Amino acid sequence: MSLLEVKDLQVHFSTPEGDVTAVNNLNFTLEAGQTLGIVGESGSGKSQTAFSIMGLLAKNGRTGGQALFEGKQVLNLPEAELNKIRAEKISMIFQDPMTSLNPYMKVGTQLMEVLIMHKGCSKAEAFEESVRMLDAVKMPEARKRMDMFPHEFSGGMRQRVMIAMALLCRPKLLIADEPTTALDVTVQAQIMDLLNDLKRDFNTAIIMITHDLGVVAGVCDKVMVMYAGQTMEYGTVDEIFYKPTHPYTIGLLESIPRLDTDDTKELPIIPGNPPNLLNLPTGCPFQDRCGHVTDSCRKQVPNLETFGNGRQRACFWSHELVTAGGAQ
Ligand SMILES: Nc1ncnc2c1ncn2[C@@H]1O[C@H](COP(=O)(O)OP(=O)(O)OP(=O)(O)O)[C@@H](O)[C@H]1O
Repeated sequence: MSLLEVKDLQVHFSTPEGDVTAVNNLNFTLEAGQTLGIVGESGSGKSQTAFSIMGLLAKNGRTGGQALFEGKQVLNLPEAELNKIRAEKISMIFQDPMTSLNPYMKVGTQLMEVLIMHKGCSKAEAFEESVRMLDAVKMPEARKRMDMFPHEFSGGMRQRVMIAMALLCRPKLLIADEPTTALDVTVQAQIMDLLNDLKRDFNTAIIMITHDLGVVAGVCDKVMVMYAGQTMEYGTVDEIFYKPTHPYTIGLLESIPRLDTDDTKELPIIPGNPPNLLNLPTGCPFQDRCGHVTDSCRKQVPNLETFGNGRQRACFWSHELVTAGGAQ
């Protein structure tokens, strides 16, 4: 049994302008200790995928399909059951640590509260365990920091506190929604290294949500590329980076800065913008930005096909063209 098995996951929102399908038939599996990167531009449905699993959708949202965590459907669970799963089995961290931290409470008190509430620890045990966890996220002078307020920490250090808090109950799955986007590049790299270390030390599976394909290279085992709520391509990190088969993936890869290319040249960007979900074109949602568009793409949505060892792809463009044509 996989740790998480997502089958035909859909997220719909009712709006005054009509129904929005923010996530359309996603399928993926995640094993214990594995990392999945979900990548795509703003509005592609990455966060709503995570929110649906965490039971955090807005009131006008509804889900379809299944998200089986340790074999149990977690979509639409009652609030009490969700709270238990959220604290003890699946944790989430966000771009802005202050969404998880209370600005008026000392960091130590906030960490200890989690352990007292969910693990039944005594105050003394909770204190020592919180210090241990701050040490685990490489917080300098952890014991002293317990007595400080969130505003006394730098952005990167606050992010470490949030990661420590998320891992206190030793969840089996950590969902990280753009955890490094607001940080400068050096701190970003440190946080990514940290997540890699924690994954190894605690065997935590991670879903890493990011708009930056470059971020997933060093940490992910599998990658799902999303566009307009749909899977464009899904595969191992090596397949996605070295043998991309979808024009959107190739476009994203070409826009990543690389050390071995001429840095005086501007990086290509994918022209245009994602479509309005309320008014999707007939056919492939990526058609207006795709250099390989044909009549078929404008007439029908390409099926999401599974091939090889569970790889998925939704595109009419011939796969042979890619392997022969050189996008590496
Ligand atoms: N409550 C809501 N009502 C209607 N539409 C919504 C609602 N919440 C989200 N959406 C729509 O769902 C789509 C997917 O949003 P989502 O937050 O998953 O995007 P994302 O890929 O995570 O982008 P970002 O990186 O900007 O967060 C967006 O187009 C958004 O407008």
